Amino acid sequence: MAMLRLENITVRFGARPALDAVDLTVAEHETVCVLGPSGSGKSTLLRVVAGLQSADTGRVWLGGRDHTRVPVHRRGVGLMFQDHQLFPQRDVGANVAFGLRMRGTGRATRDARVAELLDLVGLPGAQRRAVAQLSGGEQQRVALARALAPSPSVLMLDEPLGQLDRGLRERLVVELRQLFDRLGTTVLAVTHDQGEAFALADRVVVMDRGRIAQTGTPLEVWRRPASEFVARFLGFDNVVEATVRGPAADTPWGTVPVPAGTTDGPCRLLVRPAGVRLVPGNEGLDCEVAGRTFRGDHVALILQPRDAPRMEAACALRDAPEPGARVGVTFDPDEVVVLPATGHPPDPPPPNRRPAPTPAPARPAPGPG
Ligand SMILES: Nc1ncnc2c1ncn2[C@@H]1O[C@H](COP(=O)(O)OP(=O)(O)OP(=O)(O)O)[C@@H](O)[C@H]1O
Repeated sequence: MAMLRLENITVRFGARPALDAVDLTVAEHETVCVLGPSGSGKSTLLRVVAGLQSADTGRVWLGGRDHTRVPVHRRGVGLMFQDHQLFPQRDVGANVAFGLRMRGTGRATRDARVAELLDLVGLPGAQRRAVAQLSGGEQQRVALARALAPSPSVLMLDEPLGQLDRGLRERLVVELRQLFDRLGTTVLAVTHDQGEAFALADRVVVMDRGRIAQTGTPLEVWRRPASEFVARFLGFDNVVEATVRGPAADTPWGTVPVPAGTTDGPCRLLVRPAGVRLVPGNEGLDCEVAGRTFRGDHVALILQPRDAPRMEAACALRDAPEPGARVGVTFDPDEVVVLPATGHPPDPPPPNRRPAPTPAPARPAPGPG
């Protein structure tokens, strides 16, 4: 059953819509993460669902009922924002009880629910603690308990872990996922961090200038980005112009094998860094190692062919050649994705024959889970 359905939602602040005819369905018990660059409309989407922003056109359905004109406090949705927005002068218990008090829930029921929620988020017995004395991670848990306390039909999270440091975020995201699975909560979350979205979501929605560019499971979006925009947003920059002819494509990097069944004709071609294979220098495409970045479990190499755009290769630590070395490159068709030819930004300018001394800044490319 669809717990939340957005139908043809458009929101305009000026000439350009912040949301442009958006359709989105979130099933009961599903966790959907909305991803996208700054200004793509993520927060506006959440605000429309919460009733904090009215839409110029379209309808919002919650639990099968039209909520388009229902005011914020009657929508039954829970909200948790990046900065937690806890009341600093109240203790933890009073913060968690806030939504229940607003609803007029009796004291005994309230106290029991607060205790239950604090247990759930891993802060048992913290009712009397002062909010100001909690760590960032603890405050995040209190904010979560507060949002969950009134049993919202949909829990909405806006950059829920945005201000926490990386290690804590990675831990909390796993805890959140387990908690939502256990509670069967329906969740709509917004984040700009792919790693977070991929770890949390059953389904991700990638937004581009007020429109949905792609929706799918984290693995689907990761394996098959639908457009160059999505590919680049995920951190894949090995994209070139190509023309497919049978089992391979002509590209500035020479002939690149494509997956079986690819239609002939012009396209854009993505080769994931894992599909750029190093071979001895006298084989394949001749490249110079222009830079390398240590990425924990592998090394990202920036490779500069003679007259073609640079590319990134993922290489095992022990096999990583030194900057300045000459290597040959071949391509693995399993890591090649054919993207539509239209709607892409222009190619970067042709490279100098001599590679630049430092690599292009590398963006993180998280795995799907
Ligand atoms: N109240 C407002 N008045 C005018 N323009 C707005 C308002 N709220 C949002 N916008 C514009 O709408 C567009 C989408 O904004 P929104 O905050 O939804 O994006 P976002 O994807 O959440 O961005 P970020 O990741 O930076 O928070 C932006 O161009 C923004 O400037």
